[in-house]
Amino acid sequence: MPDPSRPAVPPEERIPPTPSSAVTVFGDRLEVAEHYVALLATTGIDHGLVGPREAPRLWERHVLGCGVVAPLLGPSSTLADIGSGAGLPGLVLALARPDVTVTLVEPLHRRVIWLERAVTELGLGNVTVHEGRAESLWTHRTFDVVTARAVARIGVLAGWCLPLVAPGGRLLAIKGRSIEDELREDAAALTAAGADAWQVEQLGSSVLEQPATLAVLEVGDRTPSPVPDRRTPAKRPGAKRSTSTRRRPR
Ligand SMILES: C[S@@+](CC[C@H](N)C(=O)[O-])C[C@H]1O[C@@H](n2cnc3c(N)ncnc32)[C@H](O)[C@@H]1O
Repeated sequence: MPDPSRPAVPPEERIPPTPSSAVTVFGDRLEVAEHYVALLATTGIDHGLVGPREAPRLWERHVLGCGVVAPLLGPSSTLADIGSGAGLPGLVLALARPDVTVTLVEPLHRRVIWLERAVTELGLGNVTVHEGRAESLWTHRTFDVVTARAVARIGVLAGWCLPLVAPGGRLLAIKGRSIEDELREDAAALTAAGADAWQVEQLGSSVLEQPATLAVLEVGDRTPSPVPDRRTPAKRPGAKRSTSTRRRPR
């Protein structure tokens, strides 16, 4: 009996054709982008990093939707992509912009292994993979730009990511169309997390049916300090810590 969790289509047949708009986004890096799409459609789906139904829209919804962000990156800047998953958007930006030094941050070991293989196979010398949560880099590293897509709502994301943004740097969060509401609802959390200013940008309207929507959060002249997690219950004097309680790194 066929395993219903396994896609029926053979891996090579899942690779979607390259749309003509891809050259506008990737220019002379198009071949590397095509190689990456082939990896997503084959081992990416087989290893469960991408859903099998995503195969036909890998270009439009995923790779082009991330690639249109590349012009926002400064020359030779440093970038951390938080919760990279299968490399979206971090790997796409690294292949589009070889001058940018990219760190993919991902806590799930299985995904890290896949990302490391993809980086080697694509010959990307400007990428390293960090196995861990964003919080594990707090106070160790900062980056000119931090990116994230589909990781958490904006107030939570700001708490995790802004302590990683260098003075004068930005968090670019690729979001859906409801981002205006999220920004309004989470405004207090954004300020508490150290965002100096924020706005919404739409990118890629000439190449995408649905342009990419970004929340851009700006940091002033100091990297924000981590905000204590308000979801962690206050410690009562004399109370014993449960062994399952996870402490956030300082
Ligand atoms: C829904 S996936 C999105 C993956 C990819 N960014 C994309 O757009 O397809 C969310 C990813 O965030 C990672 N993640 C969750 N919390 C995180 C944290 N605090 N720091 C870093 N990564 C985190 C998860 O392991 C998961 O791979």
